[in-house]
Amino acid sequence: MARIGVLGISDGREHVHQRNSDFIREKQSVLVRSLRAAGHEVIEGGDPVNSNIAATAQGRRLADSGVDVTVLYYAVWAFPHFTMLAASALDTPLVLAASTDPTEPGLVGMLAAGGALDQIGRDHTRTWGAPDDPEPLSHIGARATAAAAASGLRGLTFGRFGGRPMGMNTAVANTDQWQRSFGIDVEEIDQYELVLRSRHADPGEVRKAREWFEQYAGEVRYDGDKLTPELLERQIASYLAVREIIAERGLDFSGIKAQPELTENFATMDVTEALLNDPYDWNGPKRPHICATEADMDGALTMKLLSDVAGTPALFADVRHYHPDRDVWDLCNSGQHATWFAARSADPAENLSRVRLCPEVFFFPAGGASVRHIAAPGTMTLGRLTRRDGRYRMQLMLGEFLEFDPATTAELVDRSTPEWPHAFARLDVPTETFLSRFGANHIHAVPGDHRTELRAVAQLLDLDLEEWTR
Ligand SMILES: C[C@H](O)[C@@H](O)[C@@H](O)C(=O)CO
Repeated sequence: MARIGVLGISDGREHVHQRNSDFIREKQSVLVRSLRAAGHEVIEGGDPVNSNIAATAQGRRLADSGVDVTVLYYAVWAFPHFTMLAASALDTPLVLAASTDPTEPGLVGMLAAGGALDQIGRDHTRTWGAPDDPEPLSHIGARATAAAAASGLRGLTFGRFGGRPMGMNTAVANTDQWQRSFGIDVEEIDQYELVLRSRHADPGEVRKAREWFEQYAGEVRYDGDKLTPELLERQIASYLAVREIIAERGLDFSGIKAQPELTENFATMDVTEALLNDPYDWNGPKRPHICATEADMDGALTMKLLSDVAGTPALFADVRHYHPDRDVWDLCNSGQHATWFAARSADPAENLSRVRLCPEVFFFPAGGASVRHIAAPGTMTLGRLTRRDGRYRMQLMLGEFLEFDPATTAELVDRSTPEWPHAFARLDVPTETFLSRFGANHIHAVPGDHRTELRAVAQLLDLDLEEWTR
């Protein structure tokens, strides 16, 4: 939940302030109530600011309370230097919000303060309307969500299990750049640690998890070779091992290389990664732990931001195929999709009933289960942080996940790899543009349209924004 600071700015003439302060308080309390009703935590600076001393003191107080964004509120004509002093005490993003009640010159106050901020190059956004109008509320909410996601990266630790998989440069980022641009530290973990610890996983828990899959999954397709109860248990034990390492080293999100060492000699990490990304496991609800397969650093970073903005798990997929006859992309990957995407239900049984655990295919001699399902339909926000010549850019678009009748679905999955999870997507971008310019093999998605928040994230993190539409 984002934390929003609100500072009402007033007039420096005592008699005007006396006359107007109730008016400001009234408008501001409607704004604060409406923001709280929309699910945000709101902290008010105090009485409307009518002096330089109050401006600095209230700015400092809000800064100390750790707000993600500060709203400077103009219900009346307000002395602009109060805004400047408060702003200088605050390093949060600023939103200037004006009341459009024409009985008082609130808009004038906002424009004067905004101009002064422009003159010193202090970024801010502006919004206006009645304090309970949907437009200012959604503007402030989106900025707050974006600011919380962007600043929430600072101080995080990414756990990198393994390293660059199969020569995939797009999966590897510069750790100095991550530290400088996002404030994220990268902890390197040898995959051997995962193997070693999986051997000591609690056998009772591992059995319980296997039985949970056997009871709730649409199918567990044991074949006596690539998928046996023992191999499935090894994948579950790997999940427990990673959980243990996450807790021990304080990892906030992670990536697992897997290919080729684990997939040739141990087991695929598909079940492990799906369980990490899911909002539940066999013991009930839990927080998703963002984990990217192929230790894809920028993939994991994108998933973290998408997930924080949307409040849901994030999808990881290969851009596998485009069906021109249907204008549909097959977003597919060996098994990384969280099972939640199958029905996007809070009830794991509903999602798992659409999941088939299939024996792994020829790429992965060590075997294990792939987590096969078709992502549920709906509007999605898709994209990825990619790099061009050392600079980060956010490549962003809207799309629609589609559902086909069973015969068409079978025909489509059979044309790529039927054992793997698929999301059939119509992307709001010309194929030519996407294939010529998308900067990676992996794409990520969350349900809903979160482009407003993500545009703000790009601005706050100084990412170039490359947004596509048809
Ligand atoms: C089977 C291959 O090794 C896959 O892992 C490959 O297609 C990828 O997923 C690349 O992102």
